[in-house]
Amino acid sequence: MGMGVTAYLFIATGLVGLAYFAKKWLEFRKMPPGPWGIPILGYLPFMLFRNPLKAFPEFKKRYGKVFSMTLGDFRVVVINDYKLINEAYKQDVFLGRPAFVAQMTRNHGQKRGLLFSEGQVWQEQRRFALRHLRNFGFGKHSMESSLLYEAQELMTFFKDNAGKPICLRNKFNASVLNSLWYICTGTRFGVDDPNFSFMIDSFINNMQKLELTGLVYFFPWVLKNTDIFIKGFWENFLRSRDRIQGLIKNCIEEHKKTFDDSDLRDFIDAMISKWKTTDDPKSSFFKEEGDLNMLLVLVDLFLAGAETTSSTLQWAMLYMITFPEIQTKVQQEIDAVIGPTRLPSLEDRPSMIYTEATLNEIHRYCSLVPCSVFHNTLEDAELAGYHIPKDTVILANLRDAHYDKGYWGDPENFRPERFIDETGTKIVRHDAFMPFSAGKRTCLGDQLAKDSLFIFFTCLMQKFRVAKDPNAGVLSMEPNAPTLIVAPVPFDIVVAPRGSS
Ligand code: HEM
Repeated sequence: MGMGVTAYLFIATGLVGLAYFAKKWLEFRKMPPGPWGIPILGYLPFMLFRNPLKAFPEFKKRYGKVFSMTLGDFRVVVINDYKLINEAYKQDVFLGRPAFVAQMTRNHGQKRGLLFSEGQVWQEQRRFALRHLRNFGFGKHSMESSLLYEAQELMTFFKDNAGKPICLRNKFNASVLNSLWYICTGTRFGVDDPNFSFMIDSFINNMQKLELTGLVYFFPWVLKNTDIFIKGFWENFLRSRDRIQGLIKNCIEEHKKTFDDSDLRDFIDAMISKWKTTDDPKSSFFKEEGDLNMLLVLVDLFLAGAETTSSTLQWAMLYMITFPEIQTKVQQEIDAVIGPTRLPSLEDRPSMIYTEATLNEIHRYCSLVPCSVFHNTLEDAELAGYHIPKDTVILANLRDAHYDKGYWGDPENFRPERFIDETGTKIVRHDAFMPFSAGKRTCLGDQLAKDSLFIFFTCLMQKFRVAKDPNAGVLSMEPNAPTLIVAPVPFDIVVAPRGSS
């Protein structure tokens, strides 16, 4: 009798185990195909020696529009089709963010703020940021004067350096970071402020070290043991995090001291007001939780806003010096609509179809965030008939969408006309055009980015003709490195004042 029960239990356990493995096997078989790797590291060692921006198109040919691979500790699915990216990112289940060690350490171990938060925290903070940033000019015309101020500073620099080779990298960064800093804190940095240079440097350096399929994300063991490879890398990372967050914390504390609910001066005041009036302990604005979110929301805005806009401006200059006939057409439109002396205004935008189309083509051609910011599945999901388990990292290959030959016909050509309708008076909307990603988690700053780019680009093109440094070699049109945000290989330009300037 006793033996019977044991045997029965044994068989039942065996059957449950078998059913579990059968289910897992079926799920695995239904997962998107992809290259196999080795135990523990998966396909990661093979990706270390390959440029993912070149490898992904090959995998697409071999495995189809959706493929998967294991990279270190993570299961990764790459979506290479604009329709499927749209379909996935419409669904809540695809809206998570992976728990990468670098991001979690930066976030003090919690998925908080805007960029790396999830669920209720993300919804509340995103909704609040969108609504209140608008009150301080974000994406609105009242922001214009601040953008124009920064653009004028830049113009003065160009005028003073006309005829000499200029490296643009830090120049654009400073202007863009300062306009963001102004919306959030109500003040600007002086150009010589060492804290300002430190912030610019850290934001560039942080972004440009984030290799798309690099060890930093997928095999974080190396992060904390970097002394083997790069002495002090991890300590530097922590020090830089603490200094940037310290600067922003000081700014919040100063605001708290002088806070007056009847006079909200900037975005920080709006956040403090919400924090002070929140008495629901479950809210992401409540007490310590609210304090941490306040800090991380600001860090995220600077991180997401500064490097993106300034790198796009660098690409814009690279394309203008490489395709001078397009630069001429933009300048002809500026001369016709704005003239040589009046400052450009956002009101001019609807009348400047060619310039607008050129800016769109710049976004498409550079595909600045080639695989978007990584998402993560919050539950098991289905896409294109495949099973995608919970906690899978999702890469949306936006660059693939922008270079889809079937959609664009001649994606390799820089041709702003593809964004202009046959009457020459309207901008054409393209489903495969997604520089700010797609779905519910698209870029929160797209409007500010478009406004900033329009103002900086038209101010520059109105006053200066830009050309290649005659002493430089052939300029590369390829990204400097396959990182989360792709910047051009550093290059110099030479500017010459136009007409009456
Ligand atoms: C050319 C400029 C820019 C480009 C190409 C760009 C692109 C993107 C992309 C592709 C994403 C990822 C969306 C996703 O997860 O699917 C993103 C997220 C984000 N961007 Fe931008 N961005 C730009 C400028 C800005 C600016 C100026 C700001 C504001 C300061 C900003 C704030 C954000 C934030 C906060 C997120 C995270 C949104 C979330 O997770 O809900 N971006 N951006």
